[in-house]
Amino acid sequence: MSLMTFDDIQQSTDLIISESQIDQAIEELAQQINQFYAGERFANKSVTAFCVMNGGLYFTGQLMRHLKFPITLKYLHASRYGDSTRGAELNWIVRPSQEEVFGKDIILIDDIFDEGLTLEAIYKECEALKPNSINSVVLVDKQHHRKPQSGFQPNFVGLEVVDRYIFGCGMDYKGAWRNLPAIYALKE
Ligand SMILES: O=P(O)(O)OC[C@H]1O[C@H](OP(=O)(O)OP(=O)(O)O)[C@H](O)[C@@H]1O
Ligand code: HPA
Repeated sequence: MSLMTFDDIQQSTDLIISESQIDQAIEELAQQINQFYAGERFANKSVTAFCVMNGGLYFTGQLMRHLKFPITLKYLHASRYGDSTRGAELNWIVRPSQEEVFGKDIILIDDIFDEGLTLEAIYKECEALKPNSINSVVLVDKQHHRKPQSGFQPNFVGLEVVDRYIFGCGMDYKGAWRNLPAIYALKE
């Protein structure tokens, strides 16, 4: 299918997670994260949140509205899908710097944990730069058995999703429609 119109989306795709379900999941997730960072060890410190571009942009914005501790916002960019629906080798576009990570409390924010290779690689890259602490959070975790063999998992997950190519809420279909406030999949 070529690029879809908004009408195509209403008619030819399946709604997987509605806008209200997403809003509720983000609020619940924020409560868990707020609780974690309310601990004494984070008192009087700012947490460095890395938005994983591009997919993490929408979720980072939505999540941050509900976080009740000081955040220093940064971004990094690693990509392995491009405009495709299949993942390939990870391509680093913007790496985190030592100055941004060393000794800092880091939270990585991304849209989807699919095969997990992207977030695992980003986590390792940050870990090597010796942060004080590091957590990762994703809006959705796709349910299948193609996850990293290492057992790596995100620390906080908003929602589980079916094993289909999905888009909306930061996730693209052929590079577009990251702006949709709900999550959709092509009809099978
Ligand atoms: O768990 P994985 O199978 O590794 O896939 C998840 C990653 O794939 C997407 O990024 P993408 O490579 O599409 O880059 P983009 O966000 O710049 O489009 C998404 O935003 C995650 O970062
Ligand atoms: O299902 C997906 N949709 C959009 N982007 C993605 N990146 C990994 N998996 C997906």
